[in-house]
Amino acid sequence: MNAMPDERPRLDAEEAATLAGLAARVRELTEAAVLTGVDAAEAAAVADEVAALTARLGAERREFPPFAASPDGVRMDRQLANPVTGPLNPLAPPIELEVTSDGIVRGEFTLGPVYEGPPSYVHGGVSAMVLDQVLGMAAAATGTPGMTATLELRYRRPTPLGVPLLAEAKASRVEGRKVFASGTIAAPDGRVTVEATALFVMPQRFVTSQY
Ligand SMILES: CCCCCCCC/C=C\CCCCCCCC(=O)SCCNC(=O)CCNC(=O)[C@H](O)C(C)(C)COP(=O)(O)OP(=O)(O)OC[C@H]1O[C@@H](n2cnc3c(N)ncnc32)[C@H](O)[C@@H]1OP(=O)(O)O
Repeated sequence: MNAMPDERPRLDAEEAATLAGLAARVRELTEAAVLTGVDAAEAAAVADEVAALTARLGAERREFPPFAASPDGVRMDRQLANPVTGPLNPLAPPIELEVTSDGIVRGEFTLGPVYEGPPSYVHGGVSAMVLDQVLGMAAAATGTPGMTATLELRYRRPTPLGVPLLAEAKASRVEGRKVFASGTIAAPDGRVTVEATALFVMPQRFVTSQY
C-alpha cells in the first residue's frame, strides 16, 4: 500500500511560534494592501520593499510546508500551513478548532475584509472552505479520515464580516471507508447562516497506511 507522502520537515513549538508570528505580520500586510489609501508612488515604494523581504525569505526554500513536531490529535492538526487552520499560512484566518470527546469539532473565528464576497459579507467559497475543513475533521475524529467526496451547502442568510462566528460539525454515520458529516456556521445571535453536509471517503489505497 502507498503511504501518504510524509517526508516533511518538523518544527518544534518555538520554531513554529516564530513562523506563526511571521505569518501574522503577513496577514496584517495583506489587509493593509487591500485597504491602503496611500498614493501610487508610496504604494510602488512599499512594493519594492516587500519584494526585497520576499527575496530574503526565499533565500532558503523548502519543498513542502512543514508539520508540527509533536502530533497532537489527528494528522491534519499538524499541518501548519493548512489554509483554514494553519498558523504558518498567511492565507488562513487561522481558525483554531477543538475536537470534543464526543466528536464535535468547534471553533470561533472572525473573518476580516480580505474574505469579502458580497459587500460586508463573507464570500461563499470561503464559508465552503471553512466547512470542508470542520466537517473533514469531524469525519477524522471517528478514526476514519477521508477525502471530500461530496460537500453540499445551504446558504440560509448572509454571513457577516468582522464579528465572531461559530463553526461546528459532527460525523453522523460511518459505513466502512465512508463517513457522513454535517455542520454549520452561526452568527453571534446564534442564527445559522450556512449549513453543510458532506461525505468523506478514505481512498482504498490508504486503508492500511498510517496517517
Ligand atoms: C487517508 C486519506 C485521507 C487524507 C486525510 C487525512 C487526514 C485527515 C485529518 C483531518 C481532517 C482534515 C480535513 C480536511 C478537509 C479537506 C479535505 C479535502 O479538501 S480533500 C480534497 C478534495 N477532494 C478530493 O480531491 C477527492 C478526489 N476524489 C478522490 O480521491 C476519490 O474519488 C475518492 C477518495 C473520493 C473516492 O475514491 P475511491 O477509489 O477510494 O472510492 P471508491 O472505491 O470508488 O468508492 C468508495 C465508496 O465511496 C462512494 N463514493 C466515492 N466517491 C463518491 C462521491 N463523489 N459521491 C458519492 N459517493 C462516492 C462509492 O460509491 C463507494 O461506495 P460503496 O462502497 O459502493 O457504498
